[in-house]
Amino acid sequence: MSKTLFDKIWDAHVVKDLGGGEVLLYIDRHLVHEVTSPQAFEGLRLAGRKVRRPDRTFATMDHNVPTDENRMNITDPIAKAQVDALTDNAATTGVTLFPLGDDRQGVIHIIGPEQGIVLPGMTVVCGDSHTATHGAFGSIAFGIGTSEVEHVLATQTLRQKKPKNYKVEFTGKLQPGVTAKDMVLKLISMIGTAGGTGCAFEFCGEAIRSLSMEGRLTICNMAIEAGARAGLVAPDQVTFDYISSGDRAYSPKGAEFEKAIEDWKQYFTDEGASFDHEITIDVTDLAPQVTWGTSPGMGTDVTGEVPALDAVPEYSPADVRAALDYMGLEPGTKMTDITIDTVFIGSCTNGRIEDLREAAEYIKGKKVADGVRMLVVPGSEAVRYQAEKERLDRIFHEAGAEWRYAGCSMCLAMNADKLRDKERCASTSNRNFEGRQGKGGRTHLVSPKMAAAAAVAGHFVDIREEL
Ligand SMILES: CC(C)[C@H](C(=O)O)[C@@H](O)C(=O)O
Ligand code: SF4
Repeated sequence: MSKTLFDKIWDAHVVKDLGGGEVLLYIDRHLVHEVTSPQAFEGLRLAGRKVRRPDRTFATMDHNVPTDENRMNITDPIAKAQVDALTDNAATTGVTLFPLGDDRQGVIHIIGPEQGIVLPGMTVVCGDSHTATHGAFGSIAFGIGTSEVEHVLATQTLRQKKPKNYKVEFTGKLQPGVTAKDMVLKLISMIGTAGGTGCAFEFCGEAIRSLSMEGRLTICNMAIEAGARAGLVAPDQVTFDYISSGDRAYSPKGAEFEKAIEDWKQYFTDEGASFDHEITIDVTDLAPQVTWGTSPGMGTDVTGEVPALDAVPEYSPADVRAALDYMGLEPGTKMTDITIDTVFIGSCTNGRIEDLREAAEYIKGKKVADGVRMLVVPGSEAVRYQAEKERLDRIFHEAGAEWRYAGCSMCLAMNADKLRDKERCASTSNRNFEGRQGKGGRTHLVSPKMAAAAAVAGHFVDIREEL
């Protein structure tokens, strides 16, 4: 019988049918961070249980770590307690930890791929909604809650209902300056933030095949913002080349790698396999996207304008009004007339080396506009080292931007990098909810290239006209 990519991986991991549509699923990789793990480890300790597979569990601190020079000295008491708890829990359970100060520390969704921890055909979970990122390897990766984290720590399995299969095909060829970020923002504005509810996306088509691993990771990262459980891309030569390149400590090497590739080649959707839902998006004329509201689905072309209250099919006029009030915007304002005072380049969506290269390439020899603060935060320490080797830090410094150490940083207001009330930010992250980057802060989601161009101009510009 013809099967989808998702079904092949799912079926290979079912330990037991529990009835009622639920199965017990084997988990290959468990990624852990400081925010959602303390209670899970505590629960395990109280129950007198051990971590079942410490060798398949990898942890780091990313959300609430400082990213400035003084990052080793955490002063916030909650942050410190969570970071200390993870340090202790890893030490007592034998889980591999990439601690603050380690060359391999970084945002958990950046370091999983980077270290070769996540590979095609695997099931991957983490107590974090953006776990979908790892699906870019052709793996089933999804976020779980803290009680589920405890369950996986104890058993290396999870009770799950099987999501439906949703095919998202991107056809055509992107124009220069238009990126994976624009593709996924477009998808979300088309189907809404609940469009993928109960589903796993399979991203396919010519425009996906042409993307680097970094681009695929960006798209899968935001599958969750369209409501999906997971997002997958079938592995191909781009995937295999990524895995065999660089210094990926945990990936198979030599003959083992060759053998693994033969296995990974089975992970594709069979001819004739059926999907529950399908959408096709032609990217040929896709314009760079900018969000104008307080949900990732509230976005439009940079060439467009802030919509009329009744012109957004996925949202009611009242919702649009509320979003615009929060954002301090009026319908009819051209997107390119929106001025910004902050730029954030980083996060698990766009904090990889390719993202920083793209932003640096644009900003080289230019200056950040007067009154604009630009923060560039590598997604991991490995990304930081690589960027510094390529002297990208110099380019950002010379342009007037701040260069930081790795962490979630301004993606969410859980550490010192925050927007102040009414500050307006061009951000490469994935969420623009009220208060997401700081109380009263206003977030516009864009690609790294668009963020760099906005930093220089002081307002949004169509990057295509700058190239
Ligand atoms: C703090 C964490 C649980 C949260 C998530 O689940 O995604 C965070 O990473 C986010 O991006 O909002
Ligand atoms: S970078 Fe942002 S989206 Fe990613 S894990 Fe951190 S807080 Fe969540």
